[in-house]
Amino acid sequence: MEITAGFDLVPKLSPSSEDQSSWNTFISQLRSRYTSPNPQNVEFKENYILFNMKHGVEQQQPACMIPYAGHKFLRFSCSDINLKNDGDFLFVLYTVCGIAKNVFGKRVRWWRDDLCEDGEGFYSWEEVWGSWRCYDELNEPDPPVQPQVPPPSLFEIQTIPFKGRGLVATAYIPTGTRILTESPLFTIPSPPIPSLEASISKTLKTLPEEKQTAYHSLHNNYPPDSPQTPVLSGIFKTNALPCGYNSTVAGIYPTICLINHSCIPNTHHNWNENLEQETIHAIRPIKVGEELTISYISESISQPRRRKLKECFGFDCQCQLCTSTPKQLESSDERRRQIMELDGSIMSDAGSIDSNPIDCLKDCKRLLALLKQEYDGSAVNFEGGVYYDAFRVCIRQGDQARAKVMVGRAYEMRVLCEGEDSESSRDLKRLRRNPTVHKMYGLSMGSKSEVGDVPEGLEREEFEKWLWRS
Ligand SMILES: C[S@@+](CC[C@H](N)C(=O)[O-])C[C@H]1O[C@@H](n2cnc3c(N)ncnc32)[C@H](O)[C@@H]1O
Repeated sequence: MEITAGFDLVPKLSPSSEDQSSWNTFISQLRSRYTSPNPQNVEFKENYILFNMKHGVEQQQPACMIPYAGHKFLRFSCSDINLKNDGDFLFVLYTVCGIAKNVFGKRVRWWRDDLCEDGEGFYSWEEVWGSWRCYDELNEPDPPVQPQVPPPSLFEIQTIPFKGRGLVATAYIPTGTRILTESPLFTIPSPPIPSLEASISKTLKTLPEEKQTAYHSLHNNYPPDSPQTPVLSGIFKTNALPCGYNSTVAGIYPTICLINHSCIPNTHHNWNENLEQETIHAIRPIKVGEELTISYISESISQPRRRKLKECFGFDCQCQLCTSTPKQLESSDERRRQIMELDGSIMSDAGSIDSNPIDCLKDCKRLLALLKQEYDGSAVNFEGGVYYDAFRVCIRQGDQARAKVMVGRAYEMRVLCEGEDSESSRDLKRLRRNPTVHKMYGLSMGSKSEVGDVPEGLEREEFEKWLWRS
């Protein structure tokens, strides 16, 4: 059996002197490891180190190179490794990867194409070939380090009636725009630990003064003399956002924590593991002067939702939905009741998707229609999840054609909410490339089709009929 394996560096290095200095450490450790005697036949060329193993077949270039300019590097890999005969190549890959891990820690992502979990690495081969090509620009000086000019801001801080400060759009923001990325001032385990106050105090002392000031400038929704919730804990509880879905760690951000809640938000917040930053994306077009909002809680009907916001966050929600007329609120509650019911039935169907795939797909279609009505076009996050459920129904049946379309839509929606560089966008992209790598592929083969069976040239309506047919 022949495999391709290697490692990617995520995120890639910038041309900054700090990043290049870490890269120089890596290069000098490689030099010490691979100077003569040199059993692996490693050559130190003018601009890169060449490991004479195998050659990248597709682009006719040696794949196993490490450039001296760190910002050019995306991947070190070797293709067509015969597991029986090419043990030496694999050993070199492991060794170089181990040295890289010493310097760059979890930025280094090891992968093997025969193992589904880590698939074919983080970057696409097009991106990687592009990076390899620029190793050959031998005597070209490195690009000058650009001063960090922040892009023009898409928002400003304003006072919002009944909500304190908030962020307001200063330009038209199209759907999918990455409005903001921000590193946490600090992170702390969540739910809060008993010694929260002491723990925050200790953490703050390790931070530079401007970060401490930024923390103290955040809103505290608890009375400042509250014995149960002293000031530092009050600020934390008012502002902390979990670092990822179901994460036990929460972060505090100087700007993102100024974004108010809405039960129909126009942006999506996400912890991007690769950037180690929180991102904010527009999930519908946002007009100049509109407030940017996120959702602090998972969706539900008005009464429990408002109770939860009051109990957990201490405020009476003044969002567009909560301040709408009783009639509008009632209609919204009715739709949300149906949404939760359908969602629950699809989820509980997970074990029996196989026994009732037709009903499951019908539920998905109905759920998409309800989400459109309720969220006024800003439900891409939920819709993406529904398309992913529909994908699982199809791929379980061996129906690759419909599965590919479903996962393609799930991917596009995830990119709108999180960008291409989020972990789940990458996972979905991999599934879109080859739906059969999903662990549920073909568990029943009740509706087998090939990827090439996706019909071409159909009008939108006809295509949807094909996609959702029973
Ligand atoms: C994370 S802070 C948001 C920024 C805050 N408005 C400020 O002035 O710094 C959360 C606090 O903002 C206010 N807030 C956020 N969303 C709100 C909403 N939908 N209705 C009323 N108040 C809200 C509440 O006081 C809440 O405790």
